[in-house]
Amino acid sequence: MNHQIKKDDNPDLIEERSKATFDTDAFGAFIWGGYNNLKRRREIARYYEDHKELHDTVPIAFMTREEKLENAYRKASIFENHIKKACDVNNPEEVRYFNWLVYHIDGHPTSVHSIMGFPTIINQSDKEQQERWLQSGENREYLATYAQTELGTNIKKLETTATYDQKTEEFILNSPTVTSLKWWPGNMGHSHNVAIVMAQLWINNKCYGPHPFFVQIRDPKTHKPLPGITVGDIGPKFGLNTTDNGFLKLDHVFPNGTYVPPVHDKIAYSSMMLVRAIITPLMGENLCIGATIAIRYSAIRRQGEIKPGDGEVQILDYQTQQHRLFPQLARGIAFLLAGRNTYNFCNNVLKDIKNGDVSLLADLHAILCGLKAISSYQAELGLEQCRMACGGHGYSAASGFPLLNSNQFNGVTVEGDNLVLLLQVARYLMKRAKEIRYEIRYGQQPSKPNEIYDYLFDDAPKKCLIDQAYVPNYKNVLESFEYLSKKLTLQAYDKLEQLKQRGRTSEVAWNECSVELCKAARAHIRTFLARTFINEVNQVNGLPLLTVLKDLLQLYLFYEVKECMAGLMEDGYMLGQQLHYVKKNIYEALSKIRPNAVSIVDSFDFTDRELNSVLGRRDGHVYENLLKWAQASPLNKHDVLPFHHKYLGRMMEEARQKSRL
Ligand SMILES: CCCCCCCC/C=C\CCC/C=C/C(=O)SCCNC(=O)CCNC(=O)[C@H](O)C(C)(C)COP(=O)(O)OP(=O)(O)OC[C@H]1O[C@@H](n2cnc3c(N)ncnc32)[C@H](O)[C@@H]1OP(=O)(O)O
Ligand SMILES: Cc1cc2nc3c(=O)[nH]c(=O)nc-3n(C[C@H](O)[C@H](O)[C@H](O)COP(=O)(O)OP(=O)(O)OC[C@H]3O[C@@H](n4cnc5c(N)ncnc54)[C@H](O)[C@@H]3O)c2cc1C
Repeated sequence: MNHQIKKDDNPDLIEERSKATFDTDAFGAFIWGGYNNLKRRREIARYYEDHKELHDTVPIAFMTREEKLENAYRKASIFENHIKKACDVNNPEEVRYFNWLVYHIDGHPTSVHSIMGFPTIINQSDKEQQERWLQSGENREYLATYAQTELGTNIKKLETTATYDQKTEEFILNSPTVTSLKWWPGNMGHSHNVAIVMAQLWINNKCYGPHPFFVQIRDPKTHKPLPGITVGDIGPKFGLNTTDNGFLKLDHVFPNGTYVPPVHDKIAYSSMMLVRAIITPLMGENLCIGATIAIRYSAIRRQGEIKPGDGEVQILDYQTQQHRLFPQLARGIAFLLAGRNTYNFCNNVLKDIKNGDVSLLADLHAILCGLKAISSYQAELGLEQCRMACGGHGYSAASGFPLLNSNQFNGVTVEGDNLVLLLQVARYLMKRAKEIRYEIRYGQQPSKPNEIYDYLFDDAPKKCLIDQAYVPNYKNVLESFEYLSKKLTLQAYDKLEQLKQRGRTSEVAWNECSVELCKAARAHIRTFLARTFINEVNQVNGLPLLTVLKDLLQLYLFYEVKECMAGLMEDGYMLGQQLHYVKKNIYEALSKIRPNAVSIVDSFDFTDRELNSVLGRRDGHVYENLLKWAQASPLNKHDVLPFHHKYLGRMMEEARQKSRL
């Protein structure tokens, strides 16, 4: 049953919704982690709808950059009063959702304090520092940005220095070169007044590597930059234009403090882990939003005929449209599920670290790097498919895609460039490969079993078992991913070793294998995503929901097999006939999903505010609202633009006069 049917909606959507074979609330509860979470989302969305002061005054597509910032500043100033009423402030998901409703996707002036600056203070300060900065940070008496990236970002090679002065017992922070300027930190340009600055720590002429420093960059009262600080906004960007990403030059600035060594030398990197953990489910959500817009629009848009004379069809009936859109839906769900799992894993490990236990840090780091890289890349490609699926209207800001996709672009770069992060996964895999080769040669056990990479140690001979069974066997597909991942991991490892034996240094050999290392990393993450999706679906009770989820899972798994078929076929593991079964499974899944497609996207329960799209409106009344949207454009305030006569009008008048001569 689709709970979103309303009698005044677009008739095509009513018809689609009436065909649902499952309960959309049960699906929504599966996606958002239970019925209570779904209910709370609705209550929070209601609260947002009822409080007009939290809304944008005009669509942000019509605002200048200054107007965008002022609008967001205005909302930030009343946000605290509302969030306590709307949410359980101890529930990060509720807080995230309320933030998302209020500020939407283009950033806002308190974001980096919330997701990076303040969490760094919580996780990386000692008791004395916490007493001083925790409550005040929580109250937003100050706002802290996270200033790590310089005009170059290899963290180990950061150029900003923090030199300990024994006499004054102070650290001197300095930007010694033009490339040491901090560049990009969010909200640093104008909004925040404190920066967590990552700088190379020098004590007694010895460098202790990058460490975070709490630096007041603006006067708490006047908000003017403090002496020695040059700070500003880096200018307009592809997206996130409501965020003032900044530059910062430090000229012998003196924050005070003492040096306490961390329990692990990578603790200083833990703030990045937290954001990487947030990014994966966010990529899933963005992709599901794009799919919702494109699928709803494809259900109301009629173009062309399939059976001549039968009238124009809904474009969602074209197999090509389904093949373009439904895999995005399935991938979006896969990212949401894997993201939720690893977010919980991340919080548990961060708690362990606080208690001095860093045993799971490397496992967590690798999986977060890989998921962030794969989800952001595939979401970017997928959103572009969703945009293209909407034809010309997809190119209009009214579709929501220009804002959604341009903000999505940052996903592949922020919190570490994707390829750099895939190489971190590969580094982890190479350690496992070394254990495998070592174990085989010397009969030793791997260092510690772990369900994320146990399959790499499974030595049983492998045969591809994908067949044409009516009910697809997901385990067989998962085994194919495991096979490919292990093969690519060992191939990369063996090549690395051979190159080293031929005299290459480790670093040069690594570079010469890096394309193959990234392939191994992708295969490992594909395996993780598939396993998580299968595990989650296996826990579902209730046949109607289970059936539709299995349709999506079938599409997800076989689509991913098709994506990596070259690797599976090159050594004869998968045969041509099996590829035929793979394609058959994909086409079957598309037609099983088709009648439920609108109800599946309805189940996400996105509000029109979240979709921010005339094409994706829940009620399907697209065309009349496209006209209203266009008429609200600032250009249409005047029948004749104020500068018309000065330029074009004069040009035409002069041309007319000339032709009269
Ligand atoms: C309200 C909610 C809204 C949510 C909105 C979220 C959406 C986001 C949108 C906008 C906000 C954007 C905010 C963006 C912020 C930033 O971008 S901050 C800057 C981020 N910068 C980076 O990520 C830089 C990437 N580079 C690195 O991380 C490192 O340079 C490196 C690539 C990891 C290499 O590290 P290093 O230089 O130290 O190199 P190695 O010596 O090779 O060390 C590798 C070993 O270190 C281990 N390691 C590395 N990182 C970590 C870690 N984080 N934790 C634990 N361990 C780590 C690694 O495993 C190696 O270990 P080994 O030696 O044992 O193999
Ligand atoms: C919207 C946005 C918000 C941001 N917010 C913040 C913030 O709040 N705080 C902050 O500190 N930073 C922030 N950043 C900076 C961000 O973290 C960096 O841009 C990112 O880590 C990539 O670093 P880079 O730009 O120096 O790229 P580079 O490291 O110069 O990478 C450029 C290219 O070189 C390749 N490359 C680099 N190193 C290697 C390698 N070892 N092996 C193979 N290839 C390599 C990369 O794959 C990439 O293709 C933000 C960036 C953006 C776009």
